[in-house]
Amino acid sequence: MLSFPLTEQANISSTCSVLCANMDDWDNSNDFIQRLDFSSCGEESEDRSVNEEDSLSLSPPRSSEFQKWQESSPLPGTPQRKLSEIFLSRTKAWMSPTLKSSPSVSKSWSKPETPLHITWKKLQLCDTPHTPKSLLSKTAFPSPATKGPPKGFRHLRLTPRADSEDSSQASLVNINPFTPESYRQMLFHPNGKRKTRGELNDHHPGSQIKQELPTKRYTLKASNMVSRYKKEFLELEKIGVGEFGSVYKCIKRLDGCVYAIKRSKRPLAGSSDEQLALREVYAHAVLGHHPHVVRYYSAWAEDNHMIIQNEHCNGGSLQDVLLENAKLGQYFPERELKEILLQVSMGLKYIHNSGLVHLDIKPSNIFICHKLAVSGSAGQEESDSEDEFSAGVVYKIGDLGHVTSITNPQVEEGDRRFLANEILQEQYCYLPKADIFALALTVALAAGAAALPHNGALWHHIRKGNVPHIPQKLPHSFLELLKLMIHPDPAQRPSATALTKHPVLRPSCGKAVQLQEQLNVEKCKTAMLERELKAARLAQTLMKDQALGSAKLQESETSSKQKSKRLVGGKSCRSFSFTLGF
Ligand SMILES: Nc1ncnc2c1ncn2[C@@H]1O[C@H](COP(=O)(O)OP(=O)(O)OP(=O)(O)O)[C@@H](O)[C@H]1O
Ligand SMILES: [Mg+2]
Repeated sequence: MLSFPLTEQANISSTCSVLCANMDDWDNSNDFIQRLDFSSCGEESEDRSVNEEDSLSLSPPRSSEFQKWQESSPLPGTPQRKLSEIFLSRTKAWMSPTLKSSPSVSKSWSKPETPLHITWKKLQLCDTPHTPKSLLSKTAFPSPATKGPPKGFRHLRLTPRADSEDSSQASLVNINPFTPESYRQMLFHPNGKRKTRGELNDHHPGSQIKQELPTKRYTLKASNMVSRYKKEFLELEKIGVGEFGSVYKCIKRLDGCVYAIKRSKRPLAGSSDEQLALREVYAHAVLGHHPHVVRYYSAWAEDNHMIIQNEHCNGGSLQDVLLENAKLGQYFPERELKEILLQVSMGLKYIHNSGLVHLDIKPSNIFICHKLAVSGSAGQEESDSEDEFSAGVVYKIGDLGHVTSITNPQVEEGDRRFLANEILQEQYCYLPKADIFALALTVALAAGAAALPHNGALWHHIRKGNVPHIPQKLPHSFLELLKLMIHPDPAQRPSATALTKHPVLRPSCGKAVQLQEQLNVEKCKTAMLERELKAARLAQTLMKDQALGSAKLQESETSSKQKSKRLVGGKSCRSFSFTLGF
């Protein structure tokens, strides 16, 4: 789905307008610098002659300079929000056929009079045939040859199809190892019903995919197409280089928003890096959206390189800020340190609760977003609902290349400087606590601690539970918390959930927790007293009953004695009366 991140919007609104140009104006804009090239999907030769002026191609601007591209915008002053609205209204209808997998999709193809066609009848987006998403959807959609759009229906294709594309490619779908099995079964079942183990051998497309996976996996090598990156994005600048790849700040030509695009440095097909790259994509795709995890938009293979399109964090990484701080001899103050710890804990809580661990928490993998002031009530609503952080800075966990499953771990050790000892010892029973360990050291660095060792005596000293020296005065409780987070016994370290409620980080929450605890103690006491009271009452009743019982017993004994006496005498009585009777 298209989305419009609020970040960076102010400075790109004019750029955005190039792409958000009112579609009614398109026919008249012959000198529109962003020329789009129409071609149909599957029926090119016949349709090409019909409307030559409809031809649109997302080729790069004539000038590669962003400035010129910006100047050429036909709607330079359009506010971003308005543009988003125009875009949303215009994209809603035509996005759905490519994204929905319901049977209604095929129905909509065969009804040219539906709002889909009225809204944007000239334009139909075709995704690249090589993205995992589109490959997946191909399996769920009828083939264009049988139930495709009517003739003359035009498609905007952002990436040309590979010539070699054939029906067999439709079954090339990766299985995401981080998806729950139950979900996978539902996904591959045409009716959305779960399948039993035996049923998985049925002959429907889903089971075929499942069976063919080991041999027909979608790999990076499978892609050799014209650069989608160049076609779809305008590169603004290189913003970072890491172990795995280079990261570029780009504008997506279609939606006019800024993204961070990460491209692997080395060719990946067949290498161990390929698995790492895929792991990052799998993790992102499964995690979805959380305010404290860098948002993922798309990924694809290009020229044997993995390309990942992520949310652009306008404050760069925490490492970038630490380097700046080091130059200036500054460090984060206590309040900000707590904010980092709290927000990253929230992201970790989300990751851990999803059954995953990050395993590479460190300053260069924590990203910063400065919230831009957005005028109008809609913006206010969003900032209220997202979180309660006052400073307008949001910290997000990124770089999911080392993510693994908690229950079925395939551990690829992260940076040794942040590595917990138990991971080095290959003890994986407390994996989430390794993230907590790394987070404590990350905060220590932000607090001004010197660079961490890769190995040696100091490395071991830290793993014995000693926080590296911090050159600023921090409250004892805070230092104690950091110490607990690097406890040699991982079981002793607090969980991410516990951190999000910790009184040091959330004093108000701490007060509530304290009161709750007091209440629980009192409740316990009351329950105990109630139990004792019940027992006492029971004992009392029993005693009473006993006393009553013995009294009755005595009474009955006495009466029975008397009776027996009377019975003896009775006879005589009776005989007496009997005698009297005669
Ligand atoms: N989403 C983003 N927003 C802004 N800047 C980013 C983003 N992603 C990456 N960067 C920049 O690019 C740098 C490298 O990114 P990233 O961590 O993803 O690459 P990497 O190759 O995995 O690096 P490493 O292995 O060293 O962690 C970051 O330190 C940061 O400066
Ligand atoms: Mg990184």
